[in-house]
Formats: sequence, C-alpha cells, structure tokens
Amino acid sequence: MARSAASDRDDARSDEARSDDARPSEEPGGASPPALAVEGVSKRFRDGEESVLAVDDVGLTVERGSVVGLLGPNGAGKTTLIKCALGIVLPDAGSVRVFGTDVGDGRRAAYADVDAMLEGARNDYWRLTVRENLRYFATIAGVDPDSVRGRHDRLLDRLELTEKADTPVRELSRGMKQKVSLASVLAGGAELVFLDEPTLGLDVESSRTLRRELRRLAREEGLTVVLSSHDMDVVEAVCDRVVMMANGRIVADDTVAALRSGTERDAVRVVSADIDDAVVATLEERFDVRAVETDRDGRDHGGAGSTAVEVAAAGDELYDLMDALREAGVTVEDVETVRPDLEDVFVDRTGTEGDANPRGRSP
Ligand SMILES: Nc1ncnc2c1ncn2[C@@H]1O[C@H](COP(=O)(O)OP(=O)(O)OP(=O)(O)O)[C@@H](O)[C@H]1O
Repeated sequence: MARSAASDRDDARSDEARSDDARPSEEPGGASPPALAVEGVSKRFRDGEESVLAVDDVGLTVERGSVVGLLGPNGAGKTTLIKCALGIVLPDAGSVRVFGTDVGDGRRAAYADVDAMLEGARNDYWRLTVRENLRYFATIAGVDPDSVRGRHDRLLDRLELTEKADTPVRELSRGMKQKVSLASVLAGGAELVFLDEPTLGLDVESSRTLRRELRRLAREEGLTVVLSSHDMDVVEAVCDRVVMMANGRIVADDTVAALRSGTERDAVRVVSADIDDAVVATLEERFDVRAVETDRDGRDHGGAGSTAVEVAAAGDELYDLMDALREAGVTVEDVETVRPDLEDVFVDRTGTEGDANPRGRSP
C-alpha cells in the first residue's frame, strides 16, 4: 500500500519542495530534534450525523533510535494517526514535524528518510527477484543501489533471505514475501519507518527473526520505528515504549515495565489441597478473588485435588491473606506473584476485552 511515503508525495509536491532541502539538524538549544513530533493533531471524517472524530487532539514525540508500539482496539485511530504522520491524510488541526521539519512547510526534506509498510504489506514487484526489489526501492528512495549493496546483503542475511535473493518474489511463501516487504522498506536506508502489522502472516520463527532484526537496527544503526501490531508479544519484545489509543485519543504512553507496574492488577496465586469451597467463600468475603482452579488430574499444579486461587493482593494485604489462610487451616504448597502483562494493561486502559487485534487477524 504505502510504496514509498516519501516518493509518493514528492511527485505531487515537487514544486514547493525544491526550496526546502535544508533540514534542521539541531533544535535551537543544540539537541537534535526528535524523529517525529506530533502536536495537537485532529482528524474528522465525514460531516453531520455520520461524522467520526478519528484522531482527537493527539500529541506524540518519538525520539531517534527508539521503537514505539502503537496499540488500540478497532477504530481507535491508529491508522489515521500514522497516515497523518506520513502526510497521506491531511489533519484538520495540529502539526507534524519529522526530524525537525514541519511537513506542512517542506515535504521533500521532511520525508526524505521516512518509509512505511502499511497493513502488513507493501507493493513489492512480484516478477522481480528479491534483490531486484531491494535495488528498486533503494533507487526510489534516491540512493544508488550499488552503494548500498553491502546493506542489502546484510538485510538478506539477517532476515534469512540470502538463499532466495535471486528468486522472483511471486515464487515465495507468504511469510517470505512479508520479510521481503520489510527488507524493501529498509533497503533505501530510511531512518524512520512506520510498520503496520509487520508480523502479519509470519510463523513463530520468522516473527522472532524479524523482532531480532528490528531491535538490532534500532540499537546498532539508530533506526527509529513506529510499529502497530495486535501481537502483544511482538510489541513487548521489540518496543521501548508503548502508546495506547482509544476513541481517537492517547490513553497510555510509557515503557512496558512502567505500564505494567501502574496497572493495579498485581495478584498472588496460592496453591493448596486444603482450599475447598468454604475456604474460597471465606476469602471472597475479604479479598478480591480473581480465579479459582482445581487441578483434577494432577497435571496443572500441586498434584491431583489441589486448588489454586488467584487473589488481588499487594503490600500489607499479602500478610492479611496469609493470616486468613492460616486461620482457615490451609497449608500452602506454593505461592507466586502474578504480574500484569501488556494485555491486562490494554484491557485496563482501553476498556476493551480481548486482544488488540482490530480486524480479527491471526499472526
Ligand atoms: N477514510 C475514512 N472515511 C471515513 N471514516 C474513516 C476513514 N478512515 C477511518 N475512518 C474512521 O475513523 C475511525 C478510526 O479509524 P482508524 O482506521 O484510524 O482506526 P484504527 O485504530 O487504525 O483501527 P483499525 O485497526 O480497525 O483500522 C474509525 O471509526 C473509522 O471508521
């Protein structure tokens, strides 16, 4: 879909673009500007009763070399926000600066080092070989493909595509095509890439390869990535920071660790053969019992007949819980802390059950 965000728009705006090749490399204070700075962006589609405020006064800063995950339920406004950042959709209000350049002032400079893969794919040329595609997209990005041959070799190697370098893309499996899409996005040496569902259609191993490569590119080459995915594991493994959207607004913006610790879902899981219905009823009078699970055949925990209860408890409540269990005559076999995962945070912040998959796609 997004062939090359930079080239698509440059064609249309080439006249005004000529005068703006100078891109600020430093902010007035001397620090280099962030890769992306979105301020007060709003976008409404349609008028009257049908009107939808897809993005509602959103601000977002993405530092260079960081990997930021964008999560949100169906219709939250993620794609519209990304399209506003890419200049594919014109916001009604607000500003977008890319590496310090306001895109309203100078698109050619702003998008010179930006590329995107939207909706899990990109228009690779299926008749061309894998390597020919990389050369083609490097050329489109204004780079002499011979000068980046080494980079292409490395990309093919890291994405485990070397053996297929001379194979036409149409002969590849879906997962391999997906990896070629990513390689094409990176072929021209973009410094900021937007990746929408980059692991869509990948098997577990390929998804792992892609995560590893994204982290390496960010760490070693300073690549900045804005990634949207319904796959919480991918977001957790790859992203420095997670931005959650709901109803057009940002409802959370922090590191995975901070989001987890800020979500009041810490609980403990206690296992014992002494926990029966009466004990559970007693606990429920005083505590928030989240789950009760009896191990009937001894395969899950603690042996046949033992029961695990998950109770929301932290700090002093933990002592109270242990006292209550002792009073009830329960000998504890096992205790573990249950930490909230990203999905818990997502449910908590967006008020949405289930995963963040907006279209019910499977990875
Ligand atoms: N071109 C458009 N015309 C009219 N409404 C639109 C258009 N694009 C998006 N919308 C609406 O704007 C809202 C936000 O959509 P958007 O695609 O940005 O959300 P999203 O978070 O990316 O969700 P999804 O992942 O399901 O696409 C939705 O209500 C959607 O129907």
